[in-house]
Amino acid sequence: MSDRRSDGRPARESVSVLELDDVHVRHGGSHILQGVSFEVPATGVTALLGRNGVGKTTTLKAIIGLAPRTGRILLQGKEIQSMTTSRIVRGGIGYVPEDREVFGGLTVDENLRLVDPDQGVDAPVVGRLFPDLVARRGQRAGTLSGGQQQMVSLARVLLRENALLLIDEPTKGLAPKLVTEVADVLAEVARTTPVLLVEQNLPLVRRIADRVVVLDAGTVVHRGAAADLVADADLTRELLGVSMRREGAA
Ligand SMILES: Nc1ncnc2c1ncn2[C@@H]1O[C@H](COP(=O)(O)OP(=O)(O)OP(=O)(O)O)[C@@H](O)[C@H]1O
Repeated sequence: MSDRRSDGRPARESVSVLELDDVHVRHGGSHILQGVSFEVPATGVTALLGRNGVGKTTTLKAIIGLAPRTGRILLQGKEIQSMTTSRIVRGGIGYVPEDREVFGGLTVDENLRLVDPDQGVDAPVVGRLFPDLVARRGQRAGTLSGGQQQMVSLARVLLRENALLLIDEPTKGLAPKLVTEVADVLAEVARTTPVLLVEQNLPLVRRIADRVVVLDAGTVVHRGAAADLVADADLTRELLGVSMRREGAA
């Protein structure tokens, strides 16, 4: 494992909002997370990277209580590994799952009012970050594009005060223009709320992530500055099996 920063200092640059200590997840006979330990600093974007199937989504699910886990998970210094998902959410973690989970039969506004009955689409944060959703307030969410559904899913978690956001592959399957729009929103959100982001798009990681944690086969194999990893073609190929030159723009 390596902690690379261009200035040679360790990658822990601020107080952590989240800490995982020797977290294991087993599903049936499969040992999926095999002692995952890392910290998420209280500012900016931490990208959780790795090849397909290494346990990135499972790590987010373990944090939010949707996968059976052992080990210690601390949110702002408080142990949460035994809490239910609803308590963890109330405790300040917002989760945007990979499949977005919008209610297709409900309008945009109705989807948001499930979280904030008083304001829904009229909440200031929605007007500021998602003007397109305000314009589409009466449209059924099931008829929105993938990018617009991603915005609904993001807007929904932002209606609460969050100490930390977990966001799973928000740009998966989106056209390049929408990838850029989602990246812009994430960059804006991360100015006020730390984000743990699972993302395969390396140009996007380079643009908005401050640091990376790389998983392989259920363990952490690299931690460090995002810029250092993305600038190192050999390391990205070794850890992620991709070359930056083949990736699309964010
Ligand atoms: N509920 C489950 N039961 C059994 N195996 C599971 C379950 N959930 C995930 N797995 C397995 O755990 C491994 C890790 O899955 P996970 O979705 O966390 O990987 P990932 O790194 O997010 O992959 P991807 O990039 O493809 O989304 C995979 O082999 C997957 O098949």
